[in-house]
Amino acid sequence: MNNERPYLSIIIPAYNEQSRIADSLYKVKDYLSQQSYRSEIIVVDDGSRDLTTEVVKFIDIYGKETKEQEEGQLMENIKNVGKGFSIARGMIKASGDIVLFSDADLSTPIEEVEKLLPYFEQGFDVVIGSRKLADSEVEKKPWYRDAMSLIFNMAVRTLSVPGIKDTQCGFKAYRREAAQRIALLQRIYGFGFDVEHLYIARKQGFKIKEVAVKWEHMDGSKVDPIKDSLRMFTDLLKIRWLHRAM
Ligand SMILES: Nc1nc2c(ncn2[C@@H]2O[C@H](COP(=O)(O)OP(=O)(O)O[C@H]3O[C@H](CO)[C@@H](O)[C@H](O)[C@@H]3O)[C@@H](O)[C@H]2O)c(=O)[nH]1
Repeated sequence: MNNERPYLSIIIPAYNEQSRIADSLYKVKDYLSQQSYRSEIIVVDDGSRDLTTEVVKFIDIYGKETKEQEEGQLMENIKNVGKGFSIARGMIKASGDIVLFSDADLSTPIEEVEKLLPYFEQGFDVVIGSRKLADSEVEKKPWYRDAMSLIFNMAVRTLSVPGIKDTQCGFKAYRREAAQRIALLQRIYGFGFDVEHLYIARKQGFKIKEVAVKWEHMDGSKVDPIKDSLRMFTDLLKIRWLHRAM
């Protein structure tokens, strides 16, 4: 581990998260303060129309009231572009050896990162949380989200990344070099970016591991079941075309 830079960077994409992000940031900060490694938190606000950025600034992820080994920053998109764009921005900025992104509502509790990290020592480059493995612990998912994800996953397996059971879990970790190469090649800015990341990772020869994690459905989803689902399906079709030369 290099002491000059963080071991773990955590990217949290946020869009209109004023009611959920404070709790989540306190939990993440509390968890990180108990670890022996250096870490950083990068919140990428995506043109929120509520008080998300004010809440993040108030919590002071920059570190006045945090321990020395923690650092943090807030990046702001001037308008709402999409989760994929925000994750890519955060990844390019991240300086940790391992770069994790996590949903702002902590549907997967931050402690679950301990299930992912050991795989980097085994030579994996991209280690993704999964809600679809035998040991995954998934609570409270509405039936229509289950149905949507069943159809989407069938399409993903056929068109993009066969063999991966859950491309959409918002809890994924990357070796920094892999994260940055993938982010620079990424073209999908919306929710379809997860599939594109895995597609690029395979094409670039990165080793991917899918790991069972806990996941709880939280109220207040920003995913529009019609508009975003349609966009995710068209993104699936675009991915192969966009990267045909790779
Ligand atoms: N930057 C950005 N982030 C966004 C946007 N919309 C939502 N987000 C962020 O994306 C995360 C997930 O959004 P939720 O509102 O919690 O949605 P969910 O229903 O739990 O999302 C599930 O499906 C998504 C689509 O497949 C997944 O991306 C997500 O990880 C999770 O599995 C949160 O951190 C939220 O702030 C946006 O337009 N821009």
